[in-house]
Amino acid sequence: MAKPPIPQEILSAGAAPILTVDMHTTGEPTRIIYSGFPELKGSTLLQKRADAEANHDHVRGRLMLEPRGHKEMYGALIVNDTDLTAAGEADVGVLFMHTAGYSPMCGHATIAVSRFLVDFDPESCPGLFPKRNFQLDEKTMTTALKLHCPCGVVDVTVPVVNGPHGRLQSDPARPVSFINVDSYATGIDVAILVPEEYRWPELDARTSLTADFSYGGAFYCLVDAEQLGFKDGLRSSDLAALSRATAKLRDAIVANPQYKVYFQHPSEPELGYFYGVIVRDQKRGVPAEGADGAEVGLCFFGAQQVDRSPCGSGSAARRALAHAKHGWPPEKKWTYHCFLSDDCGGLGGFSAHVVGKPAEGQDKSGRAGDRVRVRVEGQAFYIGFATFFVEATDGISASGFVA
Ligand SMILES: O=C(O)[C@H]1NCC[C@@H]1O
Repeated sequence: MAKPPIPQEILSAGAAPILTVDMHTTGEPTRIIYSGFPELKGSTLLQKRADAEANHDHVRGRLMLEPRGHKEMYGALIVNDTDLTAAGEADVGVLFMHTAGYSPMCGHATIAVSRFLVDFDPESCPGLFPKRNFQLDEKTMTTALKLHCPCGVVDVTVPVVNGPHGRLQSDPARPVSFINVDSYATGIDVAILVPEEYRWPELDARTSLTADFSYGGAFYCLVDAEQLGFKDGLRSSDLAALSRATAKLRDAIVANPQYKVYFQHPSEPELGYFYGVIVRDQKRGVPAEGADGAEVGLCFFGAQQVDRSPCGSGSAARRALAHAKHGWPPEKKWTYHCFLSDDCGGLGGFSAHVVGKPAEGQDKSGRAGDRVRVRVEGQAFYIGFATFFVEATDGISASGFVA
């Protein structure tokens, strides 16, 4: 491969270079950071996340925001050592980041990162994922990975082919799937009051609406487009108006202490926060092969970032909600679409079904009845790789910015 077209003295003059591989999952980017991020302090993954937030947030900004990223950028930092890798419960850890902070869970990035963890060349990435030791399931031509995400351990299955050099390679033609942490509805048909200062034009004269809340590694409010006042359902031409409406709804929810109960984490207080609003259109969507039905949704998360993908953690949250609200049988497989996958005739939708209840004794939340483990599947593709650096005299780009 050609050497970088920039003199070494420029490359090495500023902060240490950061190496990434970029992928997309149904259009949603994942910038996978595999080298050069500052060493994180702490023995648990959540302590490392807190250290990244407190002491290295400018590096997140540098990689997510302009001029190296954009306002809808998303990233994943590979963390070799966590409390659960040390305990033998996980193979490797990951921290998920977006333009405004860190995520507790991310399905689209899990799908992308897992392919990369199977594929990377150890010679080009010294020190990365030392516990890598994939076993091939020859019958299904898949390999398994236990990924320690901030919300817990996610069991990933990556389809593989036998690559050259005697190594397994991920198979881009088949979907990656993951069994999420326990997912469960936290509020069904909740009447949400919308005080005057939080109303948006499409709500008309209404002062409240009905929505559900569910957890899929992150806490979501799930609301039909019609409930928000979008009578024709979800349309991409309404994106700006949908963003305004969901921002107001989020603010109305977060401002009212009576709704806090819907986004309280049973064991980790720092994961108990409101993450996003998913607007649903349950009348549209092409089911993927083998699925029983489909719907379209649009996820606004963080500081109103728009998920281009169908949202993996949100798909688990929605499938768990259908289990609790409508009593869907576990094997009922549903395809969750975003605008892109719906526009592409169904290409790239995420399909989800329930694979079981949590094992007895693992229930820390006291909600065993409705808690389920959801398997979500989707596809991610490589789009490039990069070496990012900051010149010593560059006073503008070190922390990134939003124009
Ligand atoms: O797929 C997911 O779960 C995510 N995508 C961006 C927002 C969520 O974290």
